[in-house]
Formats: sequence, structure tokens, C-alpha cells
Amino acid sequence: MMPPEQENTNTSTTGNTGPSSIILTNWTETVTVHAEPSLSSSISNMSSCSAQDQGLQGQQEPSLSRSFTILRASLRPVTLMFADVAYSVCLSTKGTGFTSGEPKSARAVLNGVSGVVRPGELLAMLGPSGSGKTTLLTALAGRLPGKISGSITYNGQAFSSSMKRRTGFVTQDDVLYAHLTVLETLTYAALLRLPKKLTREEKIEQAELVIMELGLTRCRNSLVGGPLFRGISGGERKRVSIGQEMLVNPSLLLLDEPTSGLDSTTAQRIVATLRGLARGGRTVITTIHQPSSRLYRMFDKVVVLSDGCPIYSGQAGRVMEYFESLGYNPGFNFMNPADFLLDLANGLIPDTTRSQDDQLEFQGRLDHHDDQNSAKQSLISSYKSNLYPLLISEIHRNAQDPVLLSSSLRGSEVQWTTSWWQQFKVLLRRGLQERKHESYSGLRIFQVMSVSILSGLLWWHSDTSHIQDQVGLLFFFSIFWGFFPLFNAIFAFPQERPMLIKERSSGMYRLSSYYFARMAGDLPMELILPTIFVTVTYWMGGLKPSLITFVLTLLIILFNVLVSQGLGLALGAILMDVKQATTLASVTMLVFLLAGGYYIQHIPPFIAWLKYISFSHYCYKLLVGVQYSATEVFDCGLQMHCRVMDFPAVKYLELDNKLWDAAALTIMFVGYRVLAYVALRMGEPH
Ligand SMILES: Nc1ncnc2c1ncn2[C@@H]1O[C@H](COP(=O)(O)OP(=O)(O)OP(=O)(O)O)[C@@H](O)[C@H]1O
Repeated sequence: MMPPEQENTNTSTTGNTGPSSIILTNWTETVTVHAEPSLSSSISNMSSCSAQDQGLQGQQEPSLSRSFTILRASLRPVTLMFADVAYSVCLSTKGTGFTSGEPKSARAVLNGVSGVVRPGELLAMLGPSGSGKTTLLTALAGRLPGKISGSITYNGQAFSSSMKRRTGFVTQDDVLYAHLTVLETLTYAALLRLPKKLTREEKIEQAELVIMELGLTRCRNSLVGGPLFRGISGGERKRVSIGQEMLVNPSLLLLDEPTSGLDSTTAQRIVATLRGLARGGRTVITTIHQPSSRLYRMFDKVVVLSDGCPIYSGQAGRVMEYFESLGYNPGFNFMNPADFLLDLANGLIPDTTRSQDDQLEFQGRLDHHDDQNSAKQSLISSYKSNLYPLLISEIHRNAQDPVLLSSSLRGSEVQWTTSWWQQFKVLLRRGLQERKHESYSGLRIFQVMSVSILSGLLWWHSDTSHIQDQVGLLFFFSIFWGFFPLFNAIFAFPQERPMLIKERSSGMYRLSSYYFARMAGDLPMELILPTIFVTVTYWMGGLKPSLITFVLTLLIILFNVLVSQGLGLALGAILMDVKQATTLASVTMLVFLLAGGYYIQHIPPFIAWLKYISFSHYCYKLLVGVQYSATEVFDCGLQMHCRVMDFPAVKYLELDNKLWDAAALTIMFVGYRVLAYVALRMGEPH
């Protein structure tokens, strides 16, 4: 139990609501909910566990006491009802022969699943692997693509954008930025998700609060980590993911396997927290693989799935009674109800005539498929005749309930909790922090510096008497700064896709604010490296010693970098596959290299148009155009001077219209970026 004085600071007991009711104040309103002692105890247990390690509990208590209630009261309770939910996926049946275009077959993943979950309840979905738990959870979260039959309603209404912002969804794989600390991860989530009316300090305080509440104090400053380097533990990652969703104070919280891979104590803490959140007036649904009996006792309701069909949906405490009424007994005492349910869902019916050891041996053998299938069918038909009619009549009754319908989630909602500018600023900062290791990586700087010094040495103090070499250096500028940004930019969106999907699905920010923040975040390094490169190589390479020409050369190359980056972003966003995008990019750059006008000057007319789609071609033309004036001459041998403009490689370029070249680059600069944005928008799950 929480210390009495702490309870008093968080809640006030009211005379007219009875001893078990407390008033919980939150951002926008005051609601009355029924609290259970277990909530306080579970949460305080977790907090104190970590706070003790740090000796922080005493220090943090004042801020905790002011806003503790925010995490405990749901703003708008949601009653979730689902009836006859069915979902199929299309599978192409591949034969072993040489035939192609085989007919597609549909596979039912969910079949007639129904249930009711009310505010304050914790529902667990149980079932063997592949039974459809994740699919059902995703459908209930409004995130399942494709056609779902049956009905899913939230306070009697269909899923809406308002509901989306009230829904927290924790996926099985934790999608987190590896290079942010736990505190940074939760602070950025708070800054993006909490409403405008809270100050920045208050939002940061909420993040701190979630850290304490989830027992993450000990690792608050540790990096999250990822596949390439180790960070916090699996259980801590899971708690960070839950914390991100808790921050928005969701009315409906859905979690996919929040305890998988965790030790039983940590799993117990997580489920206790979920139960605590439910008791604060939320509707909480979780899938779970193998709960211990301790965990099982914390569930209010369970849905048990077998091959996508329900065999039970209702109160968790009455499950044994129900199956006993059908004649199924665990066979021996003290069996974990969850184990019993999973056996049943697998079609393993306990044989009470056998001893315990015999049963284990019997069930372990795999040669009873027919028996198992007929047992499953029998359980499914028992569900249909016993539980289904009750559930459907409850759903119909509730659907007519005027109180439920009046608490509609539509209407009065603002679409975004924070302004465009606020989102842009936070996303920009987060992006810079997450990618600084990559942008400012020593390897990347070494790569550019070594190439610049090497090219400077190769072209060391070239002059116009070696015009072919000088023009070659300008062509090299245009090609190198076409390739390099293009290949860097290709990775941007495919790498960020899981995060983008997760955050956009919960309505965290606008796509445009993300997009512009990403563009702006990449700019410093995209521009600094070519600036260093050009500065070193230009002067070492003996190009025209004029400051104006140097600045113009630099500006042309920087613009070329931005155009090339735009193409990389567009390819990445359209294909969303790094391998495909890099293959296409290398073919494109090869075409640009060959058609750019340096290697081949007599391209057959039917393919000469290729150069007009090459940004490197325009860049090269502009570079040559600013390097040599129309009257400039070079030593063409035998003490003769020729006009640079008559040199074949330059003449071929037709340098008379620089404005058009600049306009072509500008069109590409805008066009590629618009294309990337549209591709991102179209690629979003609907
Ligand atoms: N898009 C899809 N394409 C093909 N099969 C799918 C698709 N979605 C789901 N399935 C299949 O549907 C079944 C149910 O999948 P689901 O992920 O919901 O199971 P689960 O009960 O959550 O399993 P687990 O406990 O192992 O995570 C699986 O057999 C899965 O292969």
C-alpha cells in the first residue's frame, strides 16, 4: 500500500461517493472513478523498487504528488464491444512445378470472435501461437489493414480519429530509437503527445513521473540500444514502450505480449501496472502467451482463441466453472488455469482416468491430430451454443444504452494536440540527437576528407594548359556530389518506417512536420561535408583563383547535393526497400555518368535526351560555365592559344543558357521532394 500521506496528496475521498471512490484530477476535467487498493500498491511497489536503488524517492516525491493522478484517471472511459469479428488473409498457393500465377486462396485468421470490455477492466487474450491474438488486438486497435467483417464499436461508435488519439497500442516488437536515453525517449514523446495547455516543464515532469511509475529510474540515463549495440534490458524496453503510451493517458490501452521474454517477477509487475491503469477507468486489453497463475488472477476477462475461433469469452474467474460444466476438468489439483486453457485451445482434453504422469506423456505425443481437431470443434460449438448468445444479447443491450451513446468520442476534439511548429521543433531536435552519431561519424568525415585530399593531389595545380584535366575535375565534382548524397538519403525513410508507422498511427504528429524536420535535420552535415571538400580540392586542384568563382562553384555543388538528396529520398520513400532503392540508384547514376557529356560527346540523337534528365549534367554545365569566361583562352600547343569555348568537350555542352540549367535543377529540387512526400503519404497504412 502507498503511504497514507501520499494517497492523500493524490486523491481526495468524498463523502457522497463512498469509501472506495476517489476523485482524480487531470488535465482537462475531474472524474470520479472507483479505485482499488491494489492499484496504489502495485504502482508504489514498482516505483519504490527502483527509487530505493537511487535513493530518489524522497527527492522526487513533491513533483510526483502534484501530478500523480494524471496517470490514473481516464479522461473518457471507453466501452469496447466486438461481435462476430472475422478476418481473412490472401495466400498465393505456390506449386512445386513451373506454373505461375496460381490462384490465390483465402485463409481465415479470425472467425466469429465476440466480447465486451468495459472501463476499469483488464482483458487478456490467450491462445496457442498462431491462433490470431495479435490479429484480433490489431483489429481492436483500428490498425488492421483490409476488410474486417463483424462489428467493433467504441462507446457504440465506429473507430474515429478522436478514438485513435485516445488509444495506446504497444506492439510486440518495441520500436524505439536506439541512440536516445530512456529519459529522452519519454520526454520527446511527452513533448509531442501532451496537449498544448501544459507547459514544457509540466510535460517533462510527466515523463519523469512515468519513469518512476514504471520503475525505470535506475536506467533513466541509459541508452535504449538496438541490434547493433546493447542498451537497456528487454523488460526495460517493454516498460519504455508502455510508458510512451501511458503518457497520453489513453482511454483504451492495447498491448501485444507485454510480458514475453521477461522473468516472472517483472512480468507480474507489468501486469500489476496494467491492472492499476485499468482501475483508473481505462479499458486495457493484452495478449499473453503463458501467464502464471499469479498473473492469471489479475485478469478480469479472458478471450481464448483456438485457430482463430473463440472457445471462451467472458469473466476470467468463471472459466474453470464453465469448462467443468462442459465436462472438462484439469484432472489434477492446483493446475494453472492458463495452462488448462491453452491445452484446451490446442485440443488437448485432459483424461481424468489417467494418472498425472500418464497424462503428461500422452499429451506430449503428436499423433492425435484427429482427436485434437474434433476436441477443438466440440469446444467451438459449445461456445457458440452457450456463451455466444449471452454475449450477443449483452452487446445489443449495451448498444441501445443511452448513457453509453451519450459518452460519444466524436465531436469536440481538436485534431492535433500540438501546433505544427512545436512538432517540427521537437522532431528536429529528436532527429538531430538520434542521428548525430551517423551524421558526424568519423568514418564519413574520413571518407570525404581522404577523397578530397587525394583528388587535390591528383589534380595538383592544374592550369588551363591542361584544360582536359580541369574539365575532368569539374565533372568529378558533379558526379561525386551526385552519388554521395543520393546513397546517404536512400536509407532515410526505409530505416525510419517502423517508427513513422507507429507514431503516425497514434496521431502523434503531422506527416508534413515530420518531413520538414527530417529535411532540415539532414541539412547541416549534407552541406558541411561538400563545403570542406570543395574548399580543399578547388584550391589544391588549381582552379580559377577567384573568390567569386570559388563561391559560385561551391553554391552550384551544394545545390546539386540537395537535388541528389531529393532523388535519394524519393527512391527510398517510393520503394521502401534499401536493396531495391540502391540498385535503382546505382543504375540511375551510371546513366547520368555516361550521359553527362564528359565521356561521350557524340551520343546518338535517339538516346541523347538522357542527359536532360540528369542533374549531374546541369551541374557540370554550370560548373564549366562559371569557371571559364567566353573570351578565355588556353594554350593548345605549338605556341598557339585557342578559345576555351572551342575546346570540344566544352563546346559540346552549349553553355549559352545558364539560367535554364539553374531552372532545371530547381524543378528537380522541388519535384523530387514533392514526389518523396507524396510517396510517404500514399505508403501510410489507412
Ligand atoms: N498478413 C498475413 N499474411 C499471412 N498470414 C497471416 C497474416 N496475418 C496473420 N497471418 C496468420 O494468421 C495466424 C494468426 O497470426 P497472429 O499473429 O494473430 O497469431 P498469434 O496468436 O498472435 O501468434 P503468436 O502468439 O505466435 O504471436 C498466423 O498463422 C499467421 O501466420
